[in-house]
Amino acid sequence: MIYFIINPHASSGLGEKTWVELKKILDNRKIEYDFALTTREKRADFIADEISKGLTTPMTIGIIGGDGTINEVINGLKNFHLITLGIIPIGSGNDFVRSYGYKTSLQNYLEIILSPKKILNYNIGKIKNSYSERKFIVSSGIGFDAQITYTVNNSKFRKIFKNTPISKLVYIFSALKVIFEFKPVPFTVIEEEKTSIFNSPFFCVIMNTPYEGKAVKFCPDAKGYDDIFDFCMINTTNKFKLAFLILRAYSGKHVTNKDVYISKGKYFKIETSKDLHCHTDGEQVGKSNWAEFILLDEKIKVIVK
Ligand SMILES: Nc1ncnc2c1ncn2[C@@H]1O[C@H](COP(=O)(O)OP(=O)(O)OP(=O)(O)O)[C@@H](O)[C@H]1O
Repeated sequence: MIYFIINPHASSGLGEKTWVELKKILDNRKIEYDFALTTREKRADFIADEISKGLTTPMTIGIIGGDGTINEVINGLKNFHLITLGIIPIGSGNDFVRSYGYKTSLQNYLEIILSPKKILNYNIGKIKNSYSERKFIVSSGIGFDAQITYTVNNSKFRKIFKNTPISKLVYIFSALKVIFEFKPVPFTVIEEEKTSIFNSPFFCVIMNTPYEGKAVKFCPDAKGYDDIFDFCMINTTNKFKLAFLILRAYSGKHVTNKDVYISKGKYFKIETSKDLHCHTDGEQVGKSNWAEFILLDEKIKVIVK
C-alpha cells in the first residue's frame, strides 16, 4: 500500500490541485492507498512520525510537495530501513528532485512510484546549532543564503501575494534586500583534518545534492548517495563579486574562482563572531554563532526512475 502525504499549500496551492487529480486516477484504477493532507498544525513531520513509528513491514510514502515537505517528512520518519520515498515534485524549487532530474506528467510520476526501476539510498545530514537541531537531505547553511530564506519566509508581501504568480518575485526582492543589508564576519571552519579562518565570507553551504535556492548549483559534484558532503563557501566582501559568483553558480562554473572555497567531508563546524541565520533545505533553523553539520549513518531509499 502507498501512503501519500500531501502539502496542499505547496507552490501556492498546486499541491491541492495535484492531489484532486491524482486521487481521481487512484480511485479509477482501484489502487490501494491511504493519505493525509498537511495543515499548519499537523505538519508533514507529525504525519510521517505517526505512520512510520510502529511499522513492521515495508511501506512506500508518496510525497506531494516541495523541498520543505520532504525535509519535514525526513525529520518525522522512524524505521528508515522499511521506508521508500516516491516524490511528486510540485514545490516552487524542487531542488532535491532536480538532482536526479526527472520532470514528467502526473500520470508518469505515479507509474514510476508504482513500478520503480531505480531506487537510490540517500544520505541524510543533521545541523546542530545553539537554537535547535534538524535533519536535511538537500543542503544546510549559515549566513547570507539562510538570511534570504528568513526574509522570504517572513515577508508580508509573500503573505499578501500568496497564491499568485507575483509571489515568486518576493525571492528576487528579498535577495536584493539582503545583499545590501548583510555584513560579513570571519568564519572559523573546522573540518575533520583541519581548521581554517576565512575573513569575509557571505555564507557557506553544506550540500548533500548539487542544487539549492531554485537551481543554484553550488556543489556540482554532490551526489547525495556517496557518503560525503560537498562544501562551498563564497569568500568576498565585494557585493558585485558575490552577485557575479551566484550567477556563475547556476552553471556550476563558480567553483574555479579564487574566492570560492570547495571541500568535501562528513563533518564541518562553523564558528562566527555573531549570530547568523541558519537553514536546512530552505527552512529556517534559528540564528546561532556556531553550527555543526554531521553526516548521519541513517539513509533513506528514494525512487529515482
Ligand atoms: N496546509 C498548510 N498551510 C500552510 N502552510 C503549510 C501547510 N502545509 C504545509 N505547510 C508549510 O509549507 C512549507 C513547505 O512547503 P514546500 O517547501 O513543500 O513548498 P514550496 O515552498 O512551494 O517548495 P520548495 O521548497 O521546493 O520551494 C512548510 O513550511 C510547511 O510547514
